[in-house]
Amino acid sequence: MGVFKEFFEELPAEDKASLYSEDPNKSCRLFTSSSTGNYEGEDVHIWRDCLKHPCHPLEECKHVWPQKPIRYGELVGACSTQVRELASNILELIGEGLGVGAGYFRDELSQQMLLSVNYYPPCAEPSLTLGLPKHCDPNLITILLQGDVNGLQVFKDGEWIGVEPLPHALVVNVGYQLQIISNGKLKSAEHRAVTNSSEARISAGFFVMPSNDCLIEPAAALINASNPQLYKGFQYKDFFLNFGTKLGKTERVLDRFKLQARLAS
Ligand SMILES: O=C(O)CCC(=O)C(=O)O
Ligand SMILES: [Fe+2]
Repeated sequence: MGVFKEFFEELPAEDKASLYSEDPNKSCRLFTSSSTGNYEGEDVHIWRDCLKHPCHPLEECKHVWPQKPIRYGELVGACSTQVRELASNILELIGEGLGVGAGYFRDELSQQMLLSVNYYPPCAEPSLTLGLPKHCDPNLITILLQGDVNGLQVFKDGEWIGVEPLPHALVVNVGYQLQIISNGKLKSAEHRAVTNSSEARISAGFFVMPSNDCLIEPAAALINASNPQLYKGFQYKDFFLNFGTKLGKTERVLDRFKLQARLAS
């Protein structure tokens, strides 16, 4: 996490300026929450800077990463490799646990990995802002390093519960794709990040996701007479486009992909 702190807090603005972009299609970009284009219309203002770039396969994406701090490539490269291995192991166990086979999520279903580093500066009025609004992650599975400052909350049984940072612990989030492929057996958890007035918070999410053209559908082995198919098949890129238009409306994100609206949640 030290190298991310150095990036956001110590790197001169001119070194960061070349990475700044409001174009979501740019592969490595730094952006800020005030660039949503709807500042006046927002119910709550978002208080976050974010650095995003792909981080797998390393050799194919490292050249777009920030060149400074000087050890960024080395440290983030080593971390990405380890997180990738951890995510693969977890996915193998989930495959076994679901009964679809340990190798089910290999290849296309987990081909991409994106790193999203969030920087939440101290906020003088935390009650008027959020670091990130309520959402579920759009991808397959997320491995989150949340540093040592409180801020992550999960929505459970109608209330927000703080996810306390534990030293050396990682947060593992089930994304919408895992919910769909498991035909609703695994549920993606609604979560958000709140701000605080005393110290900056940094979190780094590694988002394992399918290739853009990958066909996503509930695993055939999980569908039978008592477990009817809840979601239809689609290409991952179509889901992602739809997700972008439904930000903040978690209850609506899956609507287009449900087969039996009454049963699926
Ligand atoms: O900052 C956090 O702890 C949460 C980040 C998050 O949910 C995300 O990047 O999707
Ligand atoms: Fe998230």
